[in-house]
Amino acid sequence: MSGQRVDVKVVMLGKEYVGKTSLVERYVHDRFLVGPYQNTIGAAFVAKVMSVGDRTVTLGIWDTAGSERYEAMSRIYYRGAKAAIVCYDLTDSSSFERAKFWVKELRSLEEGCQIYLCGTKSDLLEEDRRRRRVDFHDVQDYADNIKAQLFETSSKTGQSVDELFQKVAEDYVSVAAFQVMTEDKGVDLGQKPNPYFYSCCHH
Ligand SMILES: Nc1nc2c(ncn2[C@@H]2O[C@H](COP(=O)(O)OP(=O)(O)OP(=O)(O)O)[C@@H](O)[C@H]2O)c(=O)[nH]1
Repeated sequence: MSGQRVDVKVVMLGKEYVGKTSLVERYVHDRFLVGPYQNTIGAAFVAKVMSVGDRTVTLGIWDTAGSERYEAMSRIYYRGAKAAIVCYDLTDSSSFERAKFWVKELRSLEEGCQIYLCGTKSDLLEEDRRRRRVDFHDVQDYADNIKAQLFETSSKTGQSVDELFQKVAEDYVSVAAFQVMTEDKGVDLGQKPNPYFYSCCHH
């Protein structure tokens, strides 16, 4: 990894035990680790090279520790992030409250960071619908309000995990293309399709 250029800094945020590390494991190594839960200490970094059309994009993913003990540290890791995957566990309503806490912080302190809401462990709902504690439509309304995108994933089955990270990379590529366009042709930023495009120009 040394010397590798990272195009997009991505930070994983969310309450402990929601499954941030498992999402990264599924995406980067296509595996789901079973065995005793091991909480992340501090943060972990991994890079993944991927394709968007004919472009190669390197995602640099920071997997933060969800425990409130490490809250101050997580703040260090989201600085300058272009994308934040804010996770909550679909079977735990308190984890969604914690997700909202991170969204609030990002919106006030990291304007240029695009937010992706991720409801995790969807396989548990396949087994028993009654386990759902966070309503899809409520979160969709919330996501629309904060101009975030919403995914429901399972790291166990792999459901929607690739799609989530692919979308992060695709959005980066379209923002970069928009930046080139505005720099080359002097496009009026007042016509920007999305405020994220504007704020990203400052990174
Ligand atoms: N059934 C199911 N279990 C999951 C899924 N994702 C994670 N888990 C389980 O949930 C527990 C916590 O997962 P982690 O990925 O370690 O959670 P984390 O958010 O990284 O936790 P911290 O490091 O403490 O912040 C583990 O026991 C995982 O096996 C999933 O998609 N489905």
